[in-house]
Amino acid sequence: MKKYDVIVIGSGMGGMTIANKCAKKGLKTAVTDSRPYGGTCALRGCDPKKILVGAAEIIDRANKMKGIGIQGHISINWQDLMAYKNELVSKMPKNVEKGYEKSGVEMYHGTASFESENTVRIGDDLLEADKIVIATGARPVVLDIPGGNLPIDSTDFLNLGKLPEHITFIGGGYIAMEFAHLAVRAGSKVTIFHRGKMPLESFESDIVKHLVKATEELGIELHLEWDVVAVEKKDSGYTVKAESKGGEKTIQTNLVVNAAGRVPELDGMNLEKANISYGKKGIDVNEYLQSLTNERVYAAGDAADSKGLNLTPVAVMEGHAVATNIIRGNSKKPDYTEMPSSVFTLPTLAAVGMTEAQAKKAGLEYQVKASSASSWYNAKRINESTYAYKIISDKEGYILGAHIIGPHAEEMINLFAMTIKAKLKVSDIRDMVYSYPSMASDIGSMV
Ligand SMILES: Cc1cc2nc3c(=O)[nH]c(=O)nc-3n(C[C@H](O)[C@H](O)[C@H](O)COP(=O)(O)OP(=O)(O)OC[C@H]3O[C@@H](n4cnc5c(N)ncnc54)[C@H](O)[C@@H]3O)c2cc1C
Ligand SMILES: NC(=O)c1ccc[n+]([C@@H]2O[C@H](COP(=O)([O-])OP(=O)(O)OC[C@H]3O[C@@H](n4cnc5c(N)ncnc54)[C@H](O)[C@@H]3O)[C@@H](O)[C@H]2O)c1
Repeated sequence: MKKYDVIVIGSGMGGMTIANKCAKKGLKTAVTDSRPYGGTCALRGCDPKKILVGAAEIIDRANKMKGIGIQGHISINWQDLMAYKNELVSKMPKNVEKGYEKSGVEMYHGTASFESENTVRIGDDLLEADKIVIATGARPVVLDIPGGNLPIDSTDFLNLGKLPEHITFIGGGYIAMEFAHLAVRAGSKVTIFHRGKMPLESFESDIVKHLVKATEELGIELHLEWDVVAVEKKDSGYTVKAESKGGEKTIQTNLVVNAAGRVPELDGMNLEKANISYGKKGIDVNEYLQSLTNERVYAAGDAADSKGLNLTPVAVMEGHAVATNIIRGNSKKPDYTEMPSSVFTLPTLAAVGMTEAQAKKAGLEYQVKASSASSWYNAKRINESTYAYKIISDKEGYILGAHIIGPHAEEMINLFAMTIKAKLKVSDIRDMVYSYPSMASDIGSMV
């Protein structure tokens, strides 16, 4: 039996932060991962996706300027783009290992499961620790429908050697919307079936409306309030059957993608043996991210049922909090006040803070400033027809929520997040001098 101060299960952004921080403080720390080190974001999520989206941006910009200064045809060479993406992504696991080596973290490769409240098995190794961290992230939900095993998942999509002619996405959340916008720019035809009234239901619906319009204008078939109920293999492709209140629909497609949500990856961990309670949203934790039922155990990132969104910067923030609580005792509560989130469609949709519905539900007195900004110079100069905002502030002038769709919304939203964090008022950011011409220079007019 090997003894450690800390064992971290999962080497994504959450786990990595904890393992390195604890080891640097002199704690004897071990880390394990069942897959190569790096986690979802770096190997099969945000980072590889954004490389592909980067290419789609060029197509989008060129298409919008066609006939007004840009001529000729450009297209994505999927194989070359994938090769470039693979080259960048493949460096990650080694870089993570180097980081662990430097910090003095002992590395294991394998699936961890609990043997008791303070012991963990990784293959033939049995490890004991004072503190054990579950940072195992999330995996795609299992589709409980006939043929539910036939669709590929987001990881497979990001490794496709060839983009098929027609792709169907099940679900209308982040993954379906982002990948659909990318696939269309790369030359595929796309259908989305989403069971909700609107895609991206956690976002401000007034802003999502603009994305729905832009999505449909791209030729993406967006079927809302349609539930996929079966998938069948047919010749070289698939048949997808969907149902709505009005009836049923069957389509033929070359590829089906499961974009129906992600759930905490806790399978086979024997959490019961370690007296660790959990639910559908992950490990039950207190405000210090400590297990409610086993005080030796902490959880962070997508695997923890915390107040945090399942996003990379939140996993990192929770990782820092867990590391501090292990090193100094429970003293650090993650601050979830501002969690900016961007959907990397083209145009990008981004949000921070409350939607109007949330402000209303919380009984707050608030005011709203919302408009399309497609006639503003920043949209006109690049011939972008989708640009809109909705800013919600309280009666004292503090921003409760900001919602933007348009060019570089993913950058703009960070300024609003900073405004909330720094407790600046609307009047402060309205009166600021911004560099010009820049997207941020529109902020004064938005608030
Ligand atoms: C396609 C896609 C795109 C995304 N894009 C964005 C984005 O643009 N921006 C953003 O903020 N977020 C994005 N996300 C979400 C983001 O990737 C996650 O929120 C983040 O990676 C969570 O980090 P984590 O450390 O909690 O878990 P992960 O990074 O998932 O790491 C968990 C690790 O634990 C390992 N593991 C699991 N079980 C075991 C076990 N029993 N034993 C050992 N190891 C185990 C896994 O192999 C994995 O490497 C995206 C997600 C996906 C799927
Ligand atoms: N840009 C980003 O930050 C980013 C990008 C990708 C993923 N992510 C993370 O990954 C998570 C998972 O993303 P996702 O897009 O898979 O899930 P999601 O939860 O965002 O959306 C999935 C949607 O699919 C619908 N659905 C489920 N089953 C269906 C069916 N049979 N037919 C029709 N619709 C169905 C659900 O109602 C749900 O609204 C996100 O919640 C987020 O945490 C983040």
